[in-house]
Amino acid sequence: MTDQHHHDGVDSTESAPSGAPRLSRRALFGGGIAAAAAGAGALAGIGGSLAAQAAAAPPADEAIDLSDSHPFYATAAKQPQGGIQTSPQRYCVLMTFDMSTTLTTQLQVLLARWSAAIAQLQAGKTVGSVDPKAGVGDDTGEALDLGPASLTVTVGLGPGIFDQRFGLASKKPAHLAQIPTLPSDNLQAATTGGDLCLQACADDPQVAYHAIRDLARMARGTATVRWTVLGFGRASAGKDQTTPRNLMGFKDGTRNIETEAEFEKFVWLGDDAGWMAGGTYQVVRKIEINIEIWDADFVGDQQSVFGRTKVEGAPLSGGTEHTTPDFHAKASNGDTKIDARSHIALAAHENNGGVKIHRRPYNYTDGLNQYGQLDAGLLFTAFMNDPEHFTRIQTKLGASDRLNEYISHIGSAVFAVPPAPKEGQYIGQGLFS
Ligand SMILES: C=CC1=C(C)c2cc3[nH]c(cc4nc(cc5[nH]c(cc1n2)c(C)c5CCC(=O)O)C(CCC(=O)O)=C4C)c(C)c3C=C
Ligand SMILES: [Fe+2]
Repeated sequence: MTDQHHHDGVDSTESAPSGAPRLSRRALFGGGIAAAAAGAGALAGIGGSLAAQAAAAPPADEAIDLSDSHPFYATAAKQPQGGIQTSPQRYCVLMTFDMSTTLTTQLQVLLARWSAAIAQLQAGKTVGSVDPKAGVGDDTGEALDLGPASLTVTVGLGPGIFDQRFGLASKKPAHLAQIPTLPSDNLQAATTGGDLCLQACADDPQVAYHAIRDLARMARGTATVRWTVLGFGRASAGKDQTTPRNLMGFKDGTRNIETEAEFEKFVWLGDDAGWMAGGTYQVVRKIEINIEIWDADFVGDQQSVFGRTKVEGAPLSGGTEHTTPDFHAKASNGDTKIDARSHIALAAHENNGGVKIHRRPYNYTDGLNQYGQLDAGLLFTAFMNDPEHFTRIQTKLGASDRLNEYISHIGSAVFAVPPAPKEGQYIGQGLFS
């Protein structure tokens, strides 16, 4: 953020395109009624409307069909679970759990029961009956009339599953380890860690919530809830999706892993991973965004923080949204057109030894914080074949990213995500054989 945003009221040195005096945000939104009235009057004089940027019609790929469903069971060995390469649905509920038992068989039974239940839920069915004669319902019922809504539930196993408690240390996935404390971390115990993770994504928020609620009920006596986040508005794009925007107003997901070849190279685990072949690792970060402070910054400065334009999403080195950024291109003053401390310059694979991760984040809001400010941010989730790739990128971002002035990493967790089971089997079954 620069000190540019300290201007007051009408800025007499700049003109709107029509030649009328240009009004700063403070005059319109923060400078009192008189200034705002003067602003409104001036704008009325130049066209009578505050709507400078036309709202585009939603892209065709935004049309959703709530009767769509994703199969849960694999039809071949080493097939990944849903919710990773799956085109991001509109909503996501993520919940992590701590094991409350040391009985390995109970872990096994929970994974088996979850698998059978997720297969039902993804098909748009209930988990067991909702029957007045049967007493307490197996299913909680709130998704009875809603359809599958493209639900996927992705199950992850945290490092704790492989500690001394369950006798599974010899089966520990090679790269599964707690993420070390990284620069700028502000992690809170209440939003960090977990032995198990469920990520439910769907095009209807109630379908995603219902899945997590039913599955959490099934865990009672075996695992307790550790933390949860409700995500909305996907902040990444799948193969045929238009790039969406995050809460900072920027297109997010432009340069994400997309092709099969990239998934093979950077996401899926190969045969050498044994029972995890076809699986991957998931890193989750809960990242708070100081939205009010961000909103007070000049758009030009916001652009240089990310290294991209706000409306088009083009790299500041030129071109359009999908033009490859040129991190060496210089402006006439000799500075690189993309700031070396911008988010994309620090995160790009060109500047991180070639590593890429598959990002699949969602926006979240927790209402208001204790100061009455918007409590919101990014539920950052990413999939990769080695969590060290995340650590490598975040070590640089945490140390130098200009975005750090506006964000704070308050939660963190890492999970091994086994491949999808074949029908009749369950997630993580290879662990117990
Ligand atoms: C450690 C990994 C990353 C974290 C944490 C992260 C947080 C974060 N990102 C945005 C918004 C954007 N990120 C963009 C690009 C981008 N981000 C990462 C990694 C992390 N981001 C990567 C690898 C990249 C791609 C860089 C490149 O190759 O150019 C963008 C630009 C558009 C895009 O390509 O997706 C935006 C916007 C926020 C708001 C955020 C935390 C709150
Ligand atoms: Fe990013």
